[in-house]
Formats: sequence, C-alpha cells, structure tokens
Amino acid sequence: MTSTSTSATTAKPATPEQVLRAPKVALHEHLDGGVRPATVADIAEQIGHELPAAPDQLGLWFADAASSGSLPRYLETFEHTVAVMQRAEDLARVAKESVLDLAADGVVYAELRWAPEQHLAGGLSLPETVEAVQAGIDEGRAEARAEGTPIVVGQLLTAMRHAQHGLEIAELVVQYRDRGVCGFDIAGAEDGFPPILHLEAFEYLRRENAHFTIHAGEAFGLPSIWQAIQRCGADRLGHGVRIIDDIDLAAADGPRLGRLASYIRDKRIPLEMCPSSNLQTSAVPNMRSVADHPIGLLKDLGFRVTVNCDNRLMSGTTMSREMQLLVDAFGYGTDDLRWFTVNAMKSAFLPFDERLALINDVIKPRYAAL
Ligand SMILES: O=c1[nH]cnc2c1ncn2[C@H]1C[C@H](O)[C@@H](CO)O1
Ligand SMILES: [Zn+2]
Repeated sequence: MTSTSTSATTAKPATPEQVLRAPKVALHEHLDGGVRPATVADIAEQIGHELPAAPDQLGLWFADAASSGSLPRYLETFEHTVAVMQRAEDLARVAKESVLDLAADGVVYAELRWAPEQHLAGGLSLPETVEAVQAGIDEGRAEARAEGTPIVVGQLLTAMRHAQHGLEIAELVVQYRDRGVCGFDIAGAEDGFPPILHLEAFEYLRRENAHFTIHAGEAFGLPSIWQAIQRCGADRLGHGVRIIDDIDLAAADGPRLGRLASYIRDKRIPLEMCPSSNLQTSAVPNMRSVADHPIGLLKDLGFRVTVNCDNRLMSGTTMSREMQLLVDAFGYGTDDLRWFTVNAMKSAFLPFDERLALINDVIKPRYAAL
C-alpha cells in the first residue's frame, strides 16, 4: 500500500488562457455525443425527424435531459443524434465537424467512438458507415491542418452491450485497422449487461492483436471492472470510476488499495475519466460537484488517469472546460494538466513511435511554451 499526499504538483493553478492553449488528448469521445446542436436541427429538418426542442434551445435540452442522475435516461437522449446520422453525407458531416471542433479546442489527438450497428436505418452497410465517417475525418483533418491546428484522429468502433453484434463489429475493426480504425469498445447500459456477454469479440480481437477499451465501473461496480480486465482483457477502462469501491479511505495509514485496485494501478491500466458526464449520471454516490469526483484521489494515488468529455453535446462541455473544472476544483497547474495529457497519449491506440513523436514533438514543447 502506498499513499501520496499532494493534490496539485505546482503551486499556481493554470489560467483559463493556458487551459485553452494547452495541447489536449481525447481518448473517450462519442461521435454521436458530440454533434453540434445546429447540425442536429439542420439534418432533422431535412429528414423530417421531430426534435424535442426548438433549434436555439436544443443544446440546453440535451444537457438538461442528460442530467437525470441515471445512465439509461442519459442514453435516451442519443435517439435524436443517432436519428440524424443515418445517411453517408450526415455521418461524414458530423465526423468532420467533430474533428474541427476538437482541433479548435487544442486537441492534438482524438479517438472518436460510435456504434456502426446504430447507423443502418438509411440502408448503409456496416463498411459503408465506417467509410463515411472516415471520409469526414479525413476532410476535417485536412481543413484543421490548413488552419494551423493539426490533429491526429482514429475511429473506435463500439458494439452496443445489450445487442448481439460484438463479434461482427470486432471483425469490422480488424478489417479497417489500416484504414483509420484503431480499436473497439462496448457501450450502453452497464447494469444487466456485463462485459462477459461479448467475450467472443474480445477473444477474437486478442487473437488478432487488436486493441480495445470497455465502458466499465460507470453504472456498475467492481464485478464489471474485474470482468473487463481479468476475463475480457481490456487495454483501458471507459470511466472505471467505481474502482474507488476497492480503496479503503478509512484506513489509519492512508488510502489502502484492494487487490483489483492495486492490479489496475500496478499494470498502469488507463482510466478514461469523464468528470461532467459522471456527475450527470451519478456514477458515484454523493457527488455534488467535480471537487467530489474521485479523479483527484486517483491522481494522487498514481493511477494512470486521463481526462475526457465522453459526450460534448450531452454535457455541454469541451476538453478545455473539463480541464478548467479540474483546475477550479483541485488547483491544478500546467504540470498537472500535462501529466494527464501525457498519460492519455501514452495510452492511445496508436503505434508506439507515433505516440512518442506526439509527446516529444507536440505536447511537451507546447506545454513548455504556455
Ligand atoms: O458514458 C457512456 N456510457 C455508456 N454508453 C454510452 C456513454 N456515452 C454514450 N454511450 C452510448 C450511446 C451511444 O449511442 C453509443 C455509441 O457512441 O454509446
Ligand atoms: Zn462513454
């Protein structure tokens, strides 16, 4: 058992300008959770999809409807973003705009996840959906580069945990791994749908030397995390916030880690933490603000913590805003933000040499110049 005591490693909290200018890495970003409200409204009008709010109220509606304190209710709001992402041109548009929005926010590397099986209602095949999203990513990257905000972006293909398409989507990941797809994920309601339901997909991916993350420890506790790591072999954990259930905070000599928490820390398993999203779904009991989020404790204990938005639309957030919330809650300085960012870059599903190049040639020099 080890305990560390610091919160922020530097005395001075980062300024809002530094936060905005800082290079960022977004590992946990849902493509269908980051659609611009104006784009939802525009496409909905074109296809005749009825929306629950007027265009100028839509952003507020999503943030409000997603803040019920329950993950299943949070997920219901995706009905409206998924509905406007059924044609190839709309998938491409949403992907392109996401890339541009992330790049404008200082994100230099992003993995965009989405579930191809939810985008077949317009008659597209699974490969066609992936190619449409890739076309949008390519366009967005080219435009961002021309604007002086270059960004590297990969697709993570998600299988919905309540459905039975895990293996098919895993095969799609392998089919497209040299054409923009960097990994696999499962998402959706966690309670009642344990990771093990998709074991066949995970075993296939491991045989194929492919990478995957699993949403676990968000709306269910330690058994979900244990399965994701020990039965399924996840490279990273989506959220993983409930790992605090395996840390005894009342121990006399400081926080005491249980076996699973120790394993995750010792193996440097990345935690894709999403503070605002976790507040909205009440992922942790008695959490009233970001200051109550376990991210501060987990950072102090040396877990490989990363900072993410999850869903920019549903949380009305950006990477800069999530970073700023942490600065306000924990007094983090630029060294702390750099630590999160380097952690994320180390954990990316990108070849090692490319990760290293982004850390040494982009992230570190740009932090040094803040
Ligand atoms: O935080 C989440 N937990 C579980 N599932 C999620 C979360 N955010 C989005 N999703 C679901 C809804 C989307 O339609 C799907 C694919 O991005 O993933
Ligand atoms: Zn998520």
